[in-house]
Amino acid sequence: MNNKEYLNDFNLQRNNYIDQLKNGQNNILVAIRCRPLNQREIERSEYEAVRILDERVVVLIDPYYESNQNDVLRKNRNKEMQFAFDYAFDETISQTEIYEKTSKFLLDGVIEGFNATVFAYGATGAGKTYTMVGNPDNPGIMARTMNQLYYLIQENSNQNHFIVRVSYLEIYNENIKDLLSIEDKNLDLREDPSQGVVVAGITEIECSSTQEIMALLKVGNRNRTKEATEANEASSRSHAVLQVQVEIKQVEQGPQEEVKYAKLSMVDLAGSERAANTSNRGLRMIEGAKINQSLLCLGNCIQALSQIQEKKNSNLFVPYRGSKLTRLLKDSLGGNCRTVMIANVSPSVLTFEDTYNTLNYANRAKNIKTNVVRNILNVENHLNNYAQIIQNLRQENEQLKRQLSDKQAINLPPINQGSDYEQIQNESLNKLEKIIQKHFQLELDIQKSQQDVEFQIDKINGLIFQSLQDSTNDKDIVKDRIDSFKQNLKSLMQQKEDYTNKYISLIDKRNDLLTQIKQANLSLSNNNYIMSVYKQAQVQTESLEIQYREKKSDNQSKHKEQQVQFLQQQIKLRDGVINDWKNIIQDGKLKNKITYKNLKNIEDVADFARLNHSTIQNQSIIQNGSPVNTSLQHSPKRRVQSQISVHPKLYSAQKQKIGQYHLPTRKNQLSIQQASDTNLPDSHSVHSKSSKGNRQSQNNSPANFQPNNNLLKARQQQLYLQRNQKFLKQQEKKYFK
Ligand SMILES: Nc1ncnc2c1ncn2[C@@H]1O[C@H](COP(=O)(O)OP(=O)(O)OP(=O)(O)O)[C@@H](O)[C@H]1O
Repeated sequence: MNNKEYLNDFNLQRNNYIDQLKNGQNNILVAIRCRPLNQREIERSEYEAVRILDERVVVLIDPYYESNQNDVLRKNRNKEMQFAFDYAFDETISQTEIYEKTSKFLLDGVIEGFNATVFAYGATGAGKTYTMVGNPDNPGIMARTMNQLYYLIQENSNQNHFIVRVSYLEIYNENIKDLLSIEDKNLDLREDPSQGVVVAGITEIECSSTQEIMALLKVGNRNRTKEATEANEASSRSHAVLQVQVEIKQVEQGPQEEVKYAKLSMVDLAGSERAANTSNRGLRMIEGAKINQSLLCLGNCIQALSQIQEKKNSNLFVPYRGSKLTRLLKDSLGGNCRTVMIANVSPSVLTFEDTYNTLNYANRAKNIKTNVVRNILNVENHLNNYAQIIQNLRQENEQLKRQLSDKQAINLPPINQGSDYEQIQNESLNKLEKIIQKHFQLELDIQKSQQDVEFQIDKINGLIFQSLQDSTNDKDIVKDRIDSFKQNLKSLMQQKEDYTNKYISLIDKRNDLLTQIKQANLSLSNNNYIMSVYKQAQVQTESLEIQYREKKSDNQSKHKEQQVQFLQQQIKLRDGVINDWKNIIQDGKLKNKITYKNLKNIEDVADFARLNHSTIQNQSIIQNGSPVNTSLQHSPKRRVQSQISVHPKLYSAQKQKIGQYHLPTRKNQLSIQQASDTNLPDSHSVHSKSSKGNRQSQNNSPANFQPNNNLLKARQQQLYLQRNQKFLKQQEKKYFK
């Protein structure tokens, strides 16, 4: 086959593959995009380590191949590495072309009700945002896709009605933020039986043109978390997700109305550069670890989904819960969804490692559709991999040690005879090895203590939550118990902060270690050996962190479920109370009559408000992870609005009601006495306002009155009736008209 025939054949295969994607037989298309060298790279005379051939093959040249022949971690690499993808684009590809080749075909499925996802992957500065968002002169995939969507909607408007709703959010450090809202709060994910995964409280905007979308993107991108990195002055440190919900209804509906929904997700992922990159320090490193965790989880989900598709076994586990990103995209990956991954790389020789990692990640995604016999790579396997890596590194260490001692035995002149170069080298090596081991042991110790404290905090939060629901014990006892928990919590929070600071400063010190190694001027083999010791220790620490995060996220989901159950009970109670209340008002209006039963209902309202107060306390403690002052006197309105789903008007009405519902007051009782001309029995004599006032007045609630004659009873009823009728009328006027 000559070159031209080969190319034609390949293009044919690719078109077939895209047809299969459209038919749902395959579900992922993987493309590579290599950007041009930028001005700074050209000025620094950096050369290109990436070559693209035939819009399909990527050749990566290892610039360190010669100098690192002995590096154990590069042992299995070649100088030139080749990867093949569905598409590989060099720097000459235009924004229009890349959109047309990779994403345009998805829209036909979307208006038929199929979900679709496009995401851009790659290290910082590789061109993800340029590919997805672009700029006003050269818009990226997001705007072009929306343009085509509106075009198709117009073309199909004779058969179908379409409603398009758009939301734009970012996931930063595992927190979800609405990019279209000025409120800076974290949002929660919920699974809705009819709508699938939804972000509670997200701004959804009905859009009808590309211009509107572009305006939204502009606003959203301004709100996105950005920092300068070495490679990109305005590096996006978060995953940005533009989600478009399309509702499709037939214009001419038959007896059974058919409504289809499709979700189109376009994701500009955060940079995949290595978390342990030596120039990443402190918080940036932790941020990087979070990004890597979610990208790893995304890879695992894609892989597991492909297994399900190929083995036709829907019972296989997909680790969606491993990160917010994958939870959000749960119904936008696999299933009836078509996925396009565009892996962006820089051609610069200096970003060789990141490019290599990106190509490997993309290659893994690509293998999904061809390699049927791969194992599912879930978190557990990932941890096993770590164990294997550590084991391999240990063996290599031993081997290197042996080589060194053999070499010394053969080459070293006796100490008293020859140069002391080798002796100095040995001493430095031993010293460095001890320093590295001591450093990482310290990291491990701090990590463990930090984890212990976090588990204790979770435990205490759970106990507070339980206590708040405790209705069997005396309120004062419960309050004392909660106060002591809060005290504990406060000191644990302080400990947690101290450990976090210590951990961050230790991570910073890793750079000092690397500088020390560099400055020791070790021979090549000694340097390799010590770097291998360093990497082994680092891998061990990171694996512990992943194990812990996994365990913690499990605990958290259990805890959240408990909370949800409790809040559901409350909502039920609230609905019951609102209903009763409406009935009371209705009764008052229609029959001009209030009964004891109704008055009992008002007590329910008061109980409910008290319960809410507990919940507010509970929510504040659980959500903030630290004790806060939650007394009702301290800005209740703001807290109620932000933390509980009770309508603020209803809440303040309830609060007002508790205030009014210490019946009977001294004044009321006196007037009852005057009205009845009869002395109340001793057991009901007037109470002075004391600290026990509230409890006493509860005992005096109307249901507990025992008047000694019918006349008194009738007059009391009459008075209650008048007063409550007035009150209920006010309420009715205020909230129900
Ligand atoms: N194909 C391209 N052609 C021309 N310029 C490009 C191309 N790709 C990226 N650039 C430029 O390179 C710079 C970095 O690109 P971009 O911000 O898209 O990177 P990124 O991968 O999103 O980085 P980060 O993860 O740090 O946000 C930008 O100035 C962008 O305009």
